[in-house]
Amino acid sequence: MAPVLQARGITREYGHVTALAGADFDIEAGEVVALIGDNGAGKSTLTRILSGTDAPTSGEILFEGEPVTLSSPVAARELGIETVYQDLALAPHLSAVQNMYLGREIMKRGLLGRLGFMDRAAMRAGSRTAFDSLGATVRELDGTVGGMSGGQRQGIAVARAAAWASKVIFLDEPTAALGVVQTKNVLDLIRRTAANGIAVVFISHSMPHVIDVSDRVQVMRQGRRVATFRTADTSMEQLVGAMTGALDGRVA
Ligand SMILES: Nc1ncnc2c1ncn2[C@@H]1O[C@H](COP(=O)(O)OP(=O)(O)OP(=O)(O)O)[C@@H](O)[C@H]1O
Repeated sequence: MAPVLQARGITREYGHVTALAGADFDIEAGEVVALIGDNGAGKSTLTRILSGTDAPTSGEILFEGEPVTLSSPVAARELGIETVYQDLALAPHLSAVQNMYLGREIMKRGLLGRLGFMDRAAMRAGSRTAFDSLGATVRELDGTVGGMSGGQRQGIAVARAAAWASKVIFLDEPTAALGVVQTKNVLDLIRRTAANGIAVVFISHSMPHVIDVSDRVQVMRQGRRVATFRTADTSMEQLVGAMTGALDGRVA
């Protein structure tokens, strides 16, 4: 079976800075792949490119085995690829429900089949279902997101992406700002999302979380993938060794 998403030889130059120097990546449906690497290794740049926010200088992207051009975030979303960035990109002046459905509002049919009003009840119900599946840290659906805690905002952003992603979801440091209970909820949601056949890319500096939740780990260093490990066969020392260059990589 072809990987649901694959990158081959991706380069990205910003002026004189080489952010990616021939990076490869692959993930299969229903798999959790952790993407790790030291600061500046190229994880965020690769994520932006694979979610249509940035364009590669060269290289190839394959979706379900076919070459694609991800010319915009909308183009990626239409393929079923959703991304949660570290800054979350929520609208702080809107509520949890409004953020959940931003740009995808459910409309009621109006007269003569025209689109009528927004279906607030349907959007509330859909949001409640999505948040409950995360472990219900969002108690107040109508308060503005700007007034919520970092953990609650993270929950909304992850639940939104998980609700809309049909193929691949990128989570950039989703547990970085969270307490113990909320971290557990996010890791559980990642497992549930993968069990539904969706590929989850988990970017993290937390080796315990990586080992806890991933099936495979792909290690980046200086803009390239330098090693791939099956998590079950790997120790934390091996991961850190591959990240820092102290160990040779081995491809699982
Ligand atoms: N827009 C940009 N303009 C110039 N340089 C950039 C840009 N984006 C990334 N870079 C550079 O590319 C390299 C890779 O950065 P990137 O943010 O992808 O790494 P990362 O692995 O996500 O790091 P971190 O773990 O610190 O988030 C770094 O040297 C960074 O400074």
